[in-house]
Amino acid sequence: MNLREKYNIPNDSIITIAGTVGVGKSTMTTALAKALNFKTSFEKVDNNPYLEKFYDDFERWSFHLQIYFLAERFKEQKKIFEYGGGFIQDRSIYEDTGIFAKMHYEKGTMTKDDYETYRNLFDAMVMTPYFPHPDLLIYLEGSLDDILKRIQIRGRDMEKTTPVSYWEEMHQRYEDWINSFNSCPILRIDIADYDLIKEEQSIEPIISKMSHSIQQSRRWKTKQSF
Ligand SMILES: Nc1ncnc2c1ncn2[C@@H]1O[C@H](COP(=O)(O)OP(=O)(O)O)[C@@H](O)[C@H]1O
Ligand SMILES: Nc1ncnc2c1ncn2[C@H]1C[C@H](O)[C@@H](COP(=O)(O)O)O1
Repeated sequence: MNLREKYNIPNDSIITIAGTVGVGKSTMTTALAKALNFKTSFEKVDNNPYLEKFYDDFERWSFHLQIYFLAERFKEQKKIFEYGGGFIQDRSIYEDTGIFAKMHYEKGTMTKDDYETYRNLFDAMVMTPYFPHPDLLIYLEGSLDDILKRIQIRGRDMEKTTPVSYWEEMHQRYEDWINSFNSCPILRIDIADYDLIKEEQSIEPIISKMSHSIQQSRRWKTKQSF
């Protein structure tokens, strides 16, 4: 019996992994997809035409980058919808607007007009049938120090040379954001409690917790539909 069957995870589930840059979302996405035999949806970092330019000059490129990510996520969302679920998604669409676009607008590196245009487009896209809420959002959290170390180890130059104050601001915003997030069920996981790199089996207790949250959320959805 595989882990998906053992823990009764519905094979049409949509599970999204959220958390700040470098916390371990891609690593978790890969490990969960392998363990559950699910498909993956990754965000577009390699061959992203705006990302490096953005880190060089936030003001000039923040709007372009948000539009690019939104278009990419919309294509991914459509794919997930057309397959009928069974996906682990690296980063939720909620973070684009709730963290990144908002932060750049509030810090003055995105204009009010650009922010409003982006928000209007985002709202229009989210209202389409391609955006079912995920069954579960797994939120990865950890200390700023551990996350900064991971950013350094991963070694993307554009991130390594970005001032620590940027990551600090983002870390705080993530904490505030998750504390008021209510668009779908959440499972919070502390990165100090597992190590998927050294111990592949540490995925199993995470799947067990996921199972509990997904069963609860499905029961709640069924009740609402009566
Ligand atoms: N459980 C872990 N223990 C130690 N290092 C980790 C763990 N998970 C991820 N990493 C490392 O941290 C860095 C960032 O991980 P990644 O999955 O790319 O983060 P994200 O997708 O959230 O930006 C990578 O170098 C990765 O190998
Ligand atoms: N919506 C976004 N705005 C700005 N930057 C973003 C957005 N989504 C992702 N990013 C950046 C942050 C990182 O440098 C890379 C990839 O993110 P990661 O958390 O490492 O998967 O893209």
